[in-house]
Amino acid sequence: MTTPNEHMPSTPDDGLPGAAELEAWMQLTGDETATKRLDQGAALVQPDEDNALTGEVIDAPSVPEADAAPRAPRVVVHRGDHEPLTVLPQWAKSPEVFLAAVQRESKFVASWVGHHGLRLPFVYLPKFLVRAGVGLGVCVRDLARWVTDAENKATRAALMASVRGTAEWKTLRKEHADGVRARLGGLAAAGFTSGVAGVTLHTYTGSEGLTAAAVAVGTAAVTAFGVIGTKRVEAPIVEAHEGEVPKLTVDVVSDALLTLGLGSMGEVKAGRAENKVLRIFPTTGGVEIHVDLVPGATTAMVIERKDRLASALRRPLDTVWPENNHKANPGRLNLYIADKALSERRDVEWKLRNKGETNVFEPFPIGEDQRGRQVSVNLMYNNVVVGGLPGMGKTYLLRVLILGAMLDPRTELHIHELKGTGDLLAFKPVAHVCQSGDDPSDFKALRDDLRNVREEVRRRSAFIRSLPRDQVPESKVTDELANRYGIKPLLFVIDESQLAFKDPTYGGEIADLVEDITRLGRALAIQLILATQRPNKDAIPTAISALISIRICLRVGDQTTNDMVLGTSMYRAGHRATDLDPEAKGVALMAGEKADPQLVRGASVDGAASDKIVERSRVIREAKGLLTGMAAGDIPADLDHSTVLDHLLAVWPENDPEWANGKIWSDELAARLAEHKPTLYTGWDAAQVNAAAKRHGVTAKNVKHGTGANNVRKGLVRAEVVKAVGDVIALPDTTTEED
Ligand SMILES: Nc1ncnc2c1ncn2[C@@H]1O[C@H](COP(=O)(O)OP(=O)(O)OP(=O)(O)O)[C@@H](O)[C@H]1O
Repeated sequence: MTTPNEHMPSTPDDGLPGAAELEAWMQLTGDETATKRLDQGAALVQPDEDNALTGEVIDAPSVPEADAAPRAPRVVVHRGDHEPLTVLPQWAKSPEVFLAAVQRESKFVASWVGHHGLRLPFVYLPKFLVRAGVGLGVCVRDLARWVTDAENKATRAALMASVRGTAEWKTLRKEHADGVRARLGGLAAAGFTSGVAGVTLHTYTGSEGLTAAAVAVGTAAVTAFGVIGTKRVEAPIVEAHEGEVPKLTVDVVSDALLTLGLGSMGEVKAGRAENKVLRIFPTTGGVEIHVDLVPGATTAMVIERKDRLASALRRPLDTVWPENNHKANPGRLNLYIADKALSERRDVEWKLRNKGETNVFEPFPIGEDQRGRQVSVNLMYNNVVVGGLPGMGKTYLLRVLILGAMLDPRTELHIHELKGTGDLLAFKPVAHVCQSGDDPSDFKALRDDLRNVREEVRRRSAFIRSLPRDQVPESKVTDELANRYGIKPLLFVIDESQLAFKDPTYGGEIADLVEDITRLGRALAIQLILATQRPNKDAIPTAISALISIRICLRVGDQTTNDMVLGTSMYRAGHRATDLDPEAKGVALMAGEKADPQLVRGASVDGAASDKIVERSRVIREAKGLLTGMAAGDIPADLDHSTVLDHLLAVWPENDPEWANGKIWSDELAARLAEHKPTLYTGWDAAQVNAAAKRHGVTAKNVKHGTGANNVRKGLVRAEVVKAVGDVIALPDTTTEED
């Protein structure tokens, strides 16, 4: 026969605490509720009479979760095989973190001392003295009430009324008068004693001693009256500073997490479950907090309620960053509180701005996250969508993505910017195709280019199929295969893709081609980036959207758009590009690179900087013979009919007043061309102009201009250029389609 309560005190192997252990635990922690819980537990496992009689072994009824007694902590097992304990704190290992923490604290202390030091004599002290006056008044009033026994006035009056005209009335009256006299006597005695003490002090220490004592007593009295007065006035003397935030202590963090209503509130209120703050420590640009959330709560729940957490911590939304710790458990919260909001920080410098190449088969940096950690992206085998409201930094982000891919000299760039502002024309010197515009001819050019790339997809997949299986085990173009067989990684960019897909003439075919390329090109080193201001169904058709793996969302206006770019239910899960600060340009959420969406502050590369990087890449590509398409001067007839001759005529009026006879030195022409089309001609000299003209049958001549020693130089004759242009136009159109 088994009676569970008999075994309660000593069940060493059941994994639950015995009564003795619980008792000891209770004493250790002072947790009185443990006894109650022990009793409740015992009551719950009282033997059932009937069962006891039949001698059946019965399971103890399960204790309701809310009433379960806490387990006494026995042995804490460390998952040493997974994550070793840190020996030194981060600030001790990183001078950067240490200095930042010291700087942060000293800056705060200095500003605090300055702020309050200035206000102490001019604001706080006068306020305190006024309150001391209030305190004095309160004390005098209370003293008078004490002396006259005002507290009991009503009772006394009632009593005396009831005995009016009797001897008792006289006795009561006398008692009251005696009491008042005695209290007045006490006061007089206290005054007298003070006087005697003053005289004594004066006798022994002279007037200086008396003055010092009077000052000390006066100060103490003013302080005491001030404190009393302050208690009567609700407004604090030191007004809270608007920028002040509560210091991140264990209590502040626990209280803030409590407001999120995680886990069972019953358990939390009863003190049986808590958000356990494990560590609070300074880190780069802020403070890091590790928390084990209440049992059953997950970090995802905190991310979802990020706005409430920021409110509870009294901090701007974009300084509060809850994250998962995948190495620990879903309830381990890594909370980063940044010192500065994203919009207040310096621009992010691009690591590859001044030097370096990339390998497009590996990740390359595009910016930083909220903690200043580098954020990289791996374009290979991925397609990308970039979406966001106008003016939030889409072009900048797109530019960095293209620049990163471009710095692998093998990458063939096909860039179609359909807004027509020429934002991406800077890539022309290195791009196979680079065009800007929203005319029907631009959409046709896009369609034609997509057709070519679709053809390339077919060619590559046939080639891959023809290779022995052991060379392409994953049926993919790898870095090694690309090098061995000269297969170029290809990046196809469509900026303002919504315009292409909704074009009545070409939109349908463009969508089909993009879908094919997105689906099949990925493994064949053909990547696609779509960028749009309004990422709805028109901007990116659903069939294409489903094939996109990297999703970058700058600030957007609503939940639907947020989920269109980042993926279904991202908004509900707390990944909200709607909450990004409109002042923080180039800040986006990026899904697809890591398990959770991450924040990225795109590197700031403006037009001028990007021109220099493009130039760097062009030099490398030229040296390696990797310039193709437009960059090599092979401008497809269907994309751009103009040649260097057209450009020459554009900068060379028929009757140039400074240059008679229709002849100009080539170095003058080089300067004019660079001004007219900087992306194509910046840095050109006379020899390059002559060589380019020669390809079209125009040979440089000796041209005399002005007087002096060096007045004869190589130059061109306008009439020859005009004739050659006529010849070029007469060439047959290579376009096969009539659209
Ligand atoms: N990563 C960044 N760092 C610093 N400033 C940036 C960044 N990205 C954008 N900006 C600033 O924001 C401005 C607008 O950026 P951008 O031109 O990329 O916006 P956009 O989204 O492309 O706008 P639109 O769609 O109207 O062309 C830039 O001129 C620049 O001043």
